[in-house]
Amino acid sequence: MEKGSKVYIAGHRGLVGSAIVRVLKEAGYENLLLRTSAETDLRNQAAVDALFAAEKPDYVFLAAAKVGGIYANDTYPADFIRDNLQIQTNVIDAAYRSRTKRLLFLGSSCIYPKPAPQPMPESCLLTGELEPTNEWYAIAKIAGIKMCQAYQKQYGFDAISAMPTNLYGPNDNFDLEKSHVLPALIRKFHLAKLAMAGDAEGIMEDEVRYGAIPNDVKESLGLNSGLSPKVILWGSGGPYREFLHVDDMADACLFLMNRQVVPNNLFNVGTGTDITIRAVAELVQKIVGFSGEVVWDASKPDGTPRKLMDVSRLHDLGWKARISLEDGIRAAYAHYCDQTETL
Ligand SMILES: NC(=O)C1=CN([C@@H]2O[C@H](COP(=O)(O)OP(=O)(O)OC[C@H]3O[C@@H](n4cnc5c(N)ncnc54)[C@H](OP(=O)(O)O)[C@@H]3O)[C@@H](O)[C@H]2O)C=CC1
Ligand SMILES: C[C@H]1O[C@H](OP(=O)(O)OP(=O)(O)OC[C@H]2O[C@@H](n3cnc4c(=O)[nH]c(N)nc43)[C@H](O)[C@@H]2O)[C@@H](O)[C@@H](O)C1=O
Repeated sequence: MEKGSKVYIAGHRGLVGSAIVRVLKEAGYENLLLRTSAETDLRNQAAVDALFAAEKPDYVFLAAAKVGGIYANDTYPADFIRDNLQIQTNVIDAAYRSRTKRLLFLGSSCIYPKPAPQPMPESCLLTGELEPTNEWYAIAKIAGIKMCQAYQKQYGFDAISAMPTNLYGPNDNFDLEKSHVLPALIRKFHLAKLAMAGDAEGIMEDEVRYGAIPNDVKESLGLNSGLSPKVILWGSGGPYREFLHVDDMADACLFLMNRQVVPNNLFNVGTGTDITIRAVAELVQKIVGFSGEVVWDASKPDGTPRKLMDVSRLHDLGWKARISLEDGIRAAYAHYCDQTETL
């Protein structure tokens, strides 16, 4: 990408989009096209066509999507499949028609079959059954990859796809029903620490900044009963997950946008190492500094037992993740606390 190119970051206020904006600005890209969902609802084909016809961006990072953790995916399957199919179909097609030079589509590691070999290479796409808690979202993401490949095959459109593993970092979603596990761990342990210290004002500030605390979490914190606070986590703690700091993800996106990638157009993005949910919970608990009880709620789903990415394709091109899990969580927690202190 030339420094003066017009670069559209779809989803620029989200976890990934905001990190891409930071990385682009640091690298000297200033001609950025940014639109909120209120300004341009990407599910609306006419609005997307109008935006592309007027702006004709040279490059597109497609980081706008309907996103959520295991509970949201399992509870709102129609919303996840519909919104994602609409957003990606509209944006990929409009980008092709307005002669965008390259588009990077973001998928997810959940596109791979539940029984995939570990680590999972890009070649295991469409070789088996999907994990039921997120198959609707996964099907939309698979359609996005295939749409990029089809537009490349039929029209020669340079559309490539990156499949991130589980991400975390600044501007994450901390809604305790809809979030992914890492932001949930940070918030649950932080609230429990405040409850243990009797810091009612801190809990109120947190609620103002990060949204209402669900009743079951309030109960576990003993806010009304005076009982000692407990952190309730979901499932067995046994599944493995691979976590990548979003600054590394954004760095990988810029790397892919600027590399000659032919003949491949699908790239796993991760660290290549994973950890059990129980172990990552212990790590977050240590970093936040909560010394009370942790309870595992077996009525909640575990999801897929393991989804470790094979990242050799990206390593072979010359990119590797740099931020360790412990450093990344420390930074994410510091950012989380800064956001409430500025209230
Ligand atoms: N977070 C994770 O752990 C992972 C994320 N990914 C993928 O990375 C990408 C980015 O995810 P992430 O940053 O976490 O998501 P976020 O939920 O943090 O952000 C999503 C962004 O999409 C925008 N958006 C949603 N719906 C619309 C719409 N109808 N019209 C316009 N914009 C819309 C939102 O815009 P606004 O703020 O203006 O409303 C928001 O900025 C997604 O493709 C996701 O599937 C993949 C694997 C893991
Ligand atoms: C990135 C990926 O993210 C989603 O898949 P997921 O990895 O299963 O999602 P998750 O981060 O929400 O959970 C990971 C694990 O953690 C456990 N867990 C414990 N306690 C909490 C908890 O408090 N909250 C949450 N959310 N999970 C918890 C939880 O039970 C599960 O075992 C996809 O739907 C899809 O969006 C996708 O592509």
